[in-house]
Amino acid sequence: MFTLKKIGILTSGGDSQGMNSAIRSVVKTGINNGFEMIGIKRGYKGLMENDFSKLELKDVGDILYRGGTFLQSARSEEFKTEHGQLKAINNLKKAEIDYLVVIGGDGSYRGADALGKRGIKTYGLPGTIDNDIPLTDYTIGFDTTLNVVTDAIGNLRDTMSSHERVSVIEVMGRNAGDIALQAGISSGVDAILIPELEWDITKVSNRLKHGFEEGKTHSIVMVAEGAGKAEDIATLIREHTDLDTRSTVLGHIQRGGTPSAFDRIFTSRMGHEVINLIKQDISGVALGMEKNKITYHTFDEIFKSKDVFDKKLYEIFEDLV
Ligand SMILES: Nc1ncnc2c1ncn2[C@@H]1O[C@H](COP(=O)(O)OP(=O)(O)O)[C@@H](O)[C@H]1O
Ligand SMILES: O=P(O)(O)OC[C@H]1O[C@](O)(COP(=O)(O)O)[C@@H](O)[C@@H]1O
Repeated sequence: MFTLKKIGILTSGGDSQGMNSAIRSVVKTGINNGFEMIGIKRGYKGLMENDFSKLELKDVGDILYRGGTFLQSARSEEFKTEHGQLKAINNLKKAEIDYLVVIGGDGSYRGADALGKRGIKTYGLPGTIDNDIPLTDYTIGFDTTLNVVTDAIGNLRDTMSSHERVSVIEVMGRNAGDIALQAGISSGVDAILIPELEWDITKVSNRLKHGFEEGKTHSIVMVAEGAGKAEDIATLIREHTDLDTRSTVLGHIQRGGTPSAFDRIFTSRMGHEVINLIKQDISGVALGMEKNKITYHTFDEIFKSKDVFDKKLYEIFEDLV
């Protein structure tokens, strides 16, 4: 009897806005091109626990504009072990899944690559708000997060201005300052502290002091979580300047909300392309966008590359303060 080829799909690591849109695109394009689609719950955890179900077109209705991921996500230590990976492979084989699409960040890519080295045809889509994956200009959810952070800073500015305070705002980005830098520029902040560059509290403080002397009614300092804690930096600034400071950690609010039009279109394009690659039997690759083209590279190429920090953008910022 003729059976359809099966594609499994899962979301893994920190979720990001646009993951649902990516799932929708992969599932719709897959079904419309004659594949059977299988949803795997809770990332690699569900893969090891056999938490699989067939997805129909109706299952991905009404999710395009929802944040989060309806397949849910998880981090799993067990999956990093040989035992965990063999359990996952056994389940994939039993379910006769021919291809596996993984939406997640660098850790999830390492998991997909490990499965690939054990004979599974795997594909990565860059799902993380941090924008820290090499060989793609954007990651899924990054653009939405920039908009969420920009809105939040607008609200903080109002009250900081009334009280003539300095607001120190901590945003996500364990190892990357992309959210801090880009949302900092879009919000017109006064200083940006990121893990990629050394910062000097005296220089930052002098800049803030000078701004208030020139008549500013508030100042905003943006800190990526990988560069320091907002509370500590607010204390240091108070000690160096005598200005009144407040700290805010934006936290997980940054990972929610309806995906931006950009994230919806970006993920729709990548979902389409991954099915194209499957049809050509190209595997062991992750997709992304470079210079507005959807591109793909092997996992090895991605692991060997460094996520390039946009120095030019930081220089632009320094000329805007
Ligand atoms: N080196 C690795 N080998 C195999 N699996 C890994 C590896 N690193 C991470 N993973 C799996 O991928 C999951 C997600 O990775 P994590 O780093 O938490 O998030 P992200 O994918 O967003 O970077 C981990 O919980 C783990 O199950
Ligand atoms: O939600 P959790 O598990 O506390 O993780 C928080 C981390 O997840 C992120 O939002 C995304 O990180 P990953 O892409 O590596 O999962 C980081 O910016 C943040 O440090």
